[in-house]
Formats: sequence, C-alpha cells, structure tokens
Amino acid sequence: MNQFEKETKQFIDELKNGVSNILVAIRVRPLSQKEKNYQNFGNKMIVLLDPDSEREDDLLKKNRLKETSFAFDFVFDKWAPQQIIYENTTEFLLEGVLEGYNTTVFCYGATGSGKTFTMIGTQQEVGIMPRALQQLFNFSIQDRFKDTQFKACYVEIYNENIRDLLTSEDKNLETREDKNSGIQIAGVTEVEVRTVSEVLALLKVGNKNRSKEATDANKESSRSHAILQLQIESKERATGIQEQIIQSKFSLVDLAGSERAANTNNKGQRMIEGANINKSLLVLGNCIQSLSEANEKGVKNPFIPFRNSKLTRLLKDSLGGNCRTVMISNVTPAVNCFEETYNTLVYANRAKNIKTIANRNVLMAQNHISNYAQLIQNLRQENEELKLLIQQQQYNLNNPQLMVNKVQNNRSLNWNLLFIKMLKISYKQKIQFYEMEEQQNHFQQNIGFLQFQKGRTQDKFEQMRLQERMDNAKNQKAIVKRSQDDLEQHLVEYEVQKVDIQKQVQQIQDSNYKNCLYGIMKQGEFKIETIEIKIQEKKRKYQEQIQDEQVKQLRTQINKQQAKIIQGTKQKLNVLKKVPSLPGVDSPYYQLQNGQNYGIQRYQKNKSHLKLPPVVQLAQVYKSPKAQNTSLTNKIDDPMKYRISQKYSSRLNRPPSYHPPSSQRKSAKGRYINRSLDLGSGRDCINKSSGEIQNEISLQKLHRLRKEYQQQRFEKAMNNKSNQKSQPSFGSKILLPGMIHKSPYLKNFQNNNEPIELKKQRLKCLI
Ligand SMILES: Nc1ncnc2c1ncn2[C@@H]1O[C@H](COP(=O)(O)OP(=O)(O)OP(=O)(O)O)[C@@H](O)[C@H]1O
Repeated sequence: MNQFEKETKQFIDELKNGVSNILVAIRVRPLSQKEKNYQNFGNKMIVLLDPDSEREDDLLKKNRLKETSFAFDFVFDKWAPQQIIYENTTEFLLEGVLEGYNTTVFCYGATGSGKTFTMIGTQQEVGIMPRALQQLFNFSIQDRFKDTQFKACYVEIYNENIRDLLTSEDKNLETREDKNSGIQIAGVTEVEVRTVSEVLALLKVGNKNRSKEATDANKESSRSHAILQLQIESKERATGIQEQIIQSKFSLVDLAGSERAANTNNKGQRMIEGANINKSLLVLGNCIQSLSEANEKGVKNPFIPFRNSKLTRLLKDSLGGNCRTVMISNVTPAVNCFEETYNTLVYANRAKNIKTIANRNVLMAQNHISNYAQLIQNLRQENEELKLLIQQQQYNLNNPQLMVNKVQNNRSLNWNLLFIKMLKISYKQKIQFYEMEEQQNHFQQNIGFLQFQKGRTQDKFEQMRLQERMDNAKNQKAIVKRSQDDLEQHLVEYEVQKVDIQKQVQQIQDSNYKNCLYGIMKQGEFKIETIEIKIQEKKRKYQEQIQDEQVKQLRTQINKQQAKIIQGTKQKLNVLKKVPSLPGVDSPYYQLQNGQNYGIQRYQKNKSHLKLPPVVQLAQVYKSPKAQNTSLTNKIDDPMKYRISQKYSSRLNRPPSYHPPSSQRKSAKGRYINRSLDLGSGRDCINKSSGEIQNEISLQKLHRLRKEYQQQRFEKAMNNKSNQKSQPSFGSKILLPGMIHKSPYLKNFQNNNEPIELKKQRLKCLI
C-alpha cells in the first residue's frame, strides 16, 4: 500500500466516523468524436497543460510554469469503469445511510463533461444512482434494518425554480428549514418505495420530465440540476415508553453543467437557462470558497451565501452541515474545454478543504399511550393463544388415546415402510422373472436354430456336436425355467404378504380414523354441553324475566281491581250514606280493610290501658255459660252479629260490678242491645253475661238511663201503644234499621232489625 492509498484509507475511515472533509474525486471522461487529443494521467495526479503557454508570441505567459498540479482523493481516468467509480466514492457510505447519517453524492463539472453519465449512466453502463439504490435495498433486507421505510422524491432546479419531477403539475416548490430534519422541500411528491425497481421506475418518470435540450457541447444537455432524495426512517424500540426514530436523507445530485456561451453557442431560452445554471453554480462556487476559507482560517459560524440560489439552499446540509458528502468533479481532456476544466479543478480543490460533521440522526419519541394499549392487547392475545397451545400440548401428553394414536401411527409407518420394501423386492424379482423369460426364449431360439442346422447337415459328427449343444441349451433352459418357477412361487407369496400388509395398514388407518372421529365427536359433545349450559342459563334468565313481568302485570291488575273495588265501594257507600241520619245520631259508616275483609278497627286513642284486640272478630259468637240458654243467643245466627271473643287482662277481668236483672236480660231478645253507649271516659270492665265492655261510669249511667227507658216504656204502654212494634232506641236517640251507630269503644253497633235487602247489598260490596 503506497502513501496515497494509505491516506485514502485513513480519509475513508474518518468519513465513516462522521467528522471529515468532503470526499472529492475527479473523473476524466474519454474524448468524444469531436475532441482529438487526450492526456494520460496517473492514478492520483492530474496534470493540466495550458496550450497557450507554449506560444512564443505570448510574452506574459512565456516564462510561466507549464503545468498545474492538483491532488484529490481519487482521480479516475477515461478507462475507469462505472463500477470502480461507484465502489470508491459511494458504496462504503451506504450502510451509514441506514444507520442515520445524511449522505450526499453530487457531480460537478462543465457541460458535457460526463456528470449525467457518472450519476445515472446508460442502459449498458449504469451509474452511481441505480447501483447505490440497489445496494441500499439489499442492505435493508438485513434483520437490523428490517423495519426501514423509504420515501423518494425527485426534483429539478430549472431557471431557479424547484420543480417536482414526479408529477405533471408545473408548480414551483419552496424550501423549508426544519431543526430536526434539516432542509425540506415543501409540497413535494413523496412516494413510499420498497424495492429498487420502484425507485428506478420513478427515476425513469422523472428523467422524462427533466428539462434537457441539445446544445453544441452536449447532444442531450441537462438544462437543470436534478436531485433524487430518499428519506429513510426506521424505528427502534428503546426501554420504557420511548422509541428511537432513526432518520436520514440520501441525496443524489446531478448538476447541470457550467457553460460558456461561446462554447455552447446558446441563444434565446438556452442562453437564459445557461445564465441561471451559471448563476447557481457560481453561488455554489462561492459557498465552497467561503466554507473552505472559513475552514482554513478556523472561523466559527462564518457567513456562507447559501440563500443566494435554490441549489445552494438545497445543498446547505450537504456542504456545510450534518452530512457525509462526496463530490465527483467531471472534467474533459479536450483542449477547447481547458478553462472549464481548470475552473472545475480549482473549485474541487477548494471543496477538499470543506469539513462536515455528520451526526447520527436519532430522535427519541414518546410512544403514545394508545400504542401501548394496542401493544398490551396484542400481547394479551398472544398470551392467550400460547396458553391454549400449552393446554393442547398438555392434553396431548395426558391423553392416552392420542398416545395410542401416536404408537399406532408409528406402527402404521413401519408397516408402510415394510410394504415399500417388499414392493421394491417384488419389483426386482419381477424384473428377474422377465429376464429369465427372455433367457428361456433365447435358449429356445438357439435350440430351434441348432435343430435347423442339424437337419441340414449330413455330417454325423457335426450332427452329434449340434445335438450336444442342443441338449446343453435345453438343460440351461430347464435350469432357468426351474429358477423362474421358484421365483414365481416367491412372487405369489409376496403378493399374499403384500395384501396382508395392505390390510394391516388399512386397519391401522381405520382405527386412527376412528380415533380421530372419536376425538372430534368428544369435542363436539363438549361443545354441545357448554352450549346447553349456556342455553339453560339463558332460559333461566328468560323465565325470571317473564315471571317478573307477570308479577308486574298482576300487581297492576290487582291495583286496578283494588282501585275499581274502592271506587265501587265508595259509590255504594255514598248511596248508603244517603240514608238520612236522625238528629243526634252519628253518621253510619263502613270500613274496608285490606280491600276484602269487613273489619272494624278499634279506636285506641287515649285507651292504651285497654288490652283489647285491634280488630273485632266477626262471626265468632261468644256464648257465656250463663247466656247459653237465653233466647238472645239462640236467635243470633246472623254472622254479622259479633261478640268480643277475647279474654281480657286480669285487672279488667274482675267480675262486673253490675249485673242486670234476669228480667232485663230476657227482654233484650237481640232486637237491640243497649251497648251503643256513648259513655265518655271511665274505667272499662266486662259485662260477663253479655260479653260486652262496660265501664264504671257507664254502668252508673246505664242504671240511670235504664230507669228512663222503663219510664218511657211505661208511658208508651200507658198511651195504648203496646201493640206497636218497638223501635230500637237508646235514651233519646232512636236507631233505625240498617243503621250503624259509632261508639268510641265498640266501633260499630248494628241494629239487628236491618232489612235483608240492605244486608245483602252491604255484603255484596264486601266481596
Ligand atoms: N466516462 C465516460 N465514458 C464514456 N462516455 C462518456 C463518459 N463520460 C461522458 N461520456 C459521454 O459524454 C457525453 C456527455 O456526457 P453527459 O451527458 O453525462 O455530460 P453532462 O456533464 O451531464 O452534460 P450536461 O451538463 O450538459 O448535462 C455523453 O454522450 C456521454 O455518453
């Protein structure tokens, strides 16, 4: 390795590490038909000869040095094939592109110097672009770059306008500068690409749209700067909820050539194009010069006129920023292009000094919580699937049936192998058999031939010899025949065995099939069972719902019924209430309890010392031993007549202090009972003979009233009204039939002489 090569290697290592100068290579193209002379250069050295320096008449240049030497990272002569150019300038940077380093490869040079040839190439000799793309996609297949995304855009700068080459729309695009992603073209068509052929297709489309015209210098001169840019992005999961996003840009730039109007003979539109091209290239040159000077002088944050042209704005990162950059300067050895070549070399020489600092573009992004929810969901699902798999495996291990299946499968396999072996043997033997058949035929023919010869010859000796040969052949044929018979026997045996094996295999297969069916059946049964359980559960729920509904309906029905009954009762009571009450008699009333029972709630207010039951029982007639024989009790057969059937507390259970005379008791006869007394307050006691409540005050009062009553009766009798039917009365109050008198102690008191019709009506409304 010579010194130059060592330096180159060192330089490439630096470039790979990120901090390095721009790699500058010179490519000299072969002379075209028009160009006559060419010079041969060394591998690293380019020598530029000034043809004018030899002129005798040019006194100024007479004593000047005839040659100027420049040293670059690489100089490729006209023989250098595309592959070598690619390998030495671009290939080694591609891995870095996928690792997050911005990379730019661009060609610079005069018109017709071979820039497009170097970058794009021809069908036969493909240039750097297709080769690099191919390599890039080859790398991306590797596991570590598996999830990389590529987006491609292809633009041109024509007459200081950025145009999208991937659309037919003719609109001018603008550049934007982003802190993270650097210079971006706003509104450019970005196409996601996955294969090299997709990018090449885009390249083809773009090249068609690119502005090209024929000039004197180049039959297919590019009239614009073309930039193919790949945006590369890949995500790497870091720990926690952060995610690493690796981004990079790979730019491949084919510049339009700097040109001299004199050389190209351009006029009109071509001239304007040329001027614009020159302008942008001039700015590029200025930028290169400023950067180079700043680098040499060590100026920090120098002013670089990047904004002076669209081209330099787009190449800002590539020239002075976060990028690994390769500049290939194309020159032509033609004498008439001396000045362009000289300029190119001077520019290239300056560009050598430009240093770029390429950093790996890694962004840390917070993963959105929803992504994690999705991730968790996926993992859970996966977990469930794995659990199922494990269960299945466990089941297989534990299931003897499956083990049997396995054994049987093995057996079946063995039988199959045996069967195949036998088939092979039988085929071999069959072949032997046919061979023997052929041998016998051969012997037979031989015998026939010998027979024929023997018949023809007269020579006895010869006949004997032939006979001997015939016998020999016959013997041999017999031997073959015998072994053929043996073989046939074997084959028959084999056939029998084969059939047996086939049967066995069939049986095993059948049993396997049965087992398989059994398994399926069991699974089906299990499924049916679970479904049945589910159905039962649903049925139960459904029935519960129905019952709830029925209960609801019943409740509403009952409520309606009750409301109806109450309404009806109210109406009837209203009718009953219409019964005119006499002066001094409380209004009659009925009380409904629980919607059905005719009960009388005892009024207990301020009577808590009374241990009376709250409800007076109906139809239970209490017969005191003394009253058993009275006509009163005998006559009480109406269930509506009531007595208090309860025993009372010991304090109140003392013998009543008042016993009405038996004559009085007899006279009661059940027509009316003097119990509806409004006695006011006083201690209650029981009249045991009648079973009614009385109190001390009431008894005194009763005694007094009784006297009044007797007096009244007496007066009535005296007035000859003894035949008239007695009206129930109490003191001055007269009770009418069907009238219920309200008492504070006994809620209701009813006249026994209530007419039957009224009674019926009252009972009806209680049903
Ligand atoms: N190394 C080379 N070997 C063979 N032919 C070449 C080489 N370089 C260039 N050429 C030929 O020279 C001609 C001009 O080349 P090319 O179009 O690439 O120049 P250019 O610099 O792109 O010109 P412009 O700036 O006008 O577009 C083409 O016909 C091309 O085939």
